[in-house]
Amino acid sequence: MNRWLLPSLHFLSKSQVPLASLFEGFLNGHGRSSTQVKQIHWYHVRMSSNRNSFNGFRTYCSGRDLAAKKCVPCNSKDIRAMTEESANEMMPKVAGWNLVNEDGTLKLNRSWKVKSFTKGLELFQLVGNVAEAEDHHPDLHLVGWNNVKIEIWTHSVGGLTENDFILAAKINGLELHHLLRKKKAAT
Ligand SMILES: C[C@H](O)[C@H](O)[C@H]1CNC2=NC(N)=NC(=O)C2=N1
Repeated sequence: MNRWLLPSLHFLSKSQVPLASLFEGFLNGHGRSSTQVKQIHWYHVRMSSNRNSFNGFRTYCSGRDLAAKKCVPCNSKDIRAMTEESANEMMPKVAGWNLVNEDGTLKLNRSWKVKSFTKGLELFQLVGNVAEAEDHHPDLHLVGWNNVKIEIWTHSVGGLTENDFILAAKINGLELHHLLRKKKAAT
């Protein structure tokens, strides 16, 4: 997200508008009118996950921005588990993932039904490549031959850190459709 564009947007109305889609539409040229963008409240823009703000104007960090980030070493001395409130604030950036509290340990998880056992292993390989590149690893489950579940948390702190959300966002960016069973049409 090019935050230098933001000061050129002068505005405010009293209405609250969904932000990320408008900004993304405007900034990546998908034809949103400048009027729509002018309805954006400066103070409704959420803190980006790198906690930068510009002129009091904060940039919204989408899942795509998160996926572009790099995990930090989990044995770094200043890495801390985040609160459940902070984790909930991050959830909109990792569509499809669930936030769970397992005996006091916060985790992210997501499940898929794959076409076959071998397609499940292929999915694990794609995810594993990302995990190795980030040196941040999920727990992989393949049960009943075609039910995949991935759990992510930072073991070194016994909870969730930004690393977990970065990994989840990167997994969301993988092309997995060819491995997944088609969802049954709602009857
Ligand atoms: C040094 C390196 O950061 C650690 O070994 C990494 C490896 N992958 C990891 N993955 C996860 N999920 N949690 C960790 O604490 C962790 N530690």
